[in-house]
Amino acid sequence: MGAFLADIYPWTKSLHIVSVIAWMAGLFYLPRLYVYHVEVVGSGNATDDLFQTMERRLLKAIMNPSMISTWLFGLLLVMTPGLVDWTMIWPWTKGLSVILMTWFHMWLAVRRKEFIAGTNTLTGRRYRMMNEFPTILMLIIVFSVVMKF
Ligand code: HEM
Repeated sequence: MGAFLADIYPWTKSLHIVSVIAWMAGLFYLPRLYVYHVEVVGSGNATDDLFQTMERRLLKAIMNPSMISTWLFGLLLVMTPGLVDWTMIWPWTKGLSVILMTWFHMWLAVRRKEFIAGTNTLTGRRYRMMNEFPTILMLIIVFSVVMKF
């Protein structure tokens, strides 16, 4: 198993990075949609329906599959011999950050349910602030995995 994972390492890493790009695109864009949804669109009109459709498709067609494939290929990389040294700091900073990134994904999914029910209480400013969260995590993750401190 170890030898096989080492053989396919370039494939696993390429697919991991492609998945990460798709996931991050959604994690940056969905809160922006929420900002416009709150500040410009409101609820109970035709544009509200249009935004709900865009938000549903972004989450279900792009973000959920790409989160799953990021985790899948990431865990295959963890199992590949010689890549992760658990006595170093970087696997722990990266691990904590990807768990928080996954929490943020779930948080966005719950907010979407509130838009559907018309019960959203968060302001556009709050969504703008939450938009910074994946940026900070992305910086920690990339520096962890590339600098390997
Ligand atoms: C979701 C769970 C994740 C797991 C289990 C995971 C695990 C890993 C592992 C073990 C490596 C191999 C490191 C090496 O080749 O030495 C790797 C590479 C990489 N990961 Fe992740 N990762 C995850 C999510 C992410 C996320 C969310 C990002 C970006 C925001 C990311 C960005 C990268 C990059 C850019 C590389 C290539 C680094 C290099 O080759 O120097 N990963 N990942």
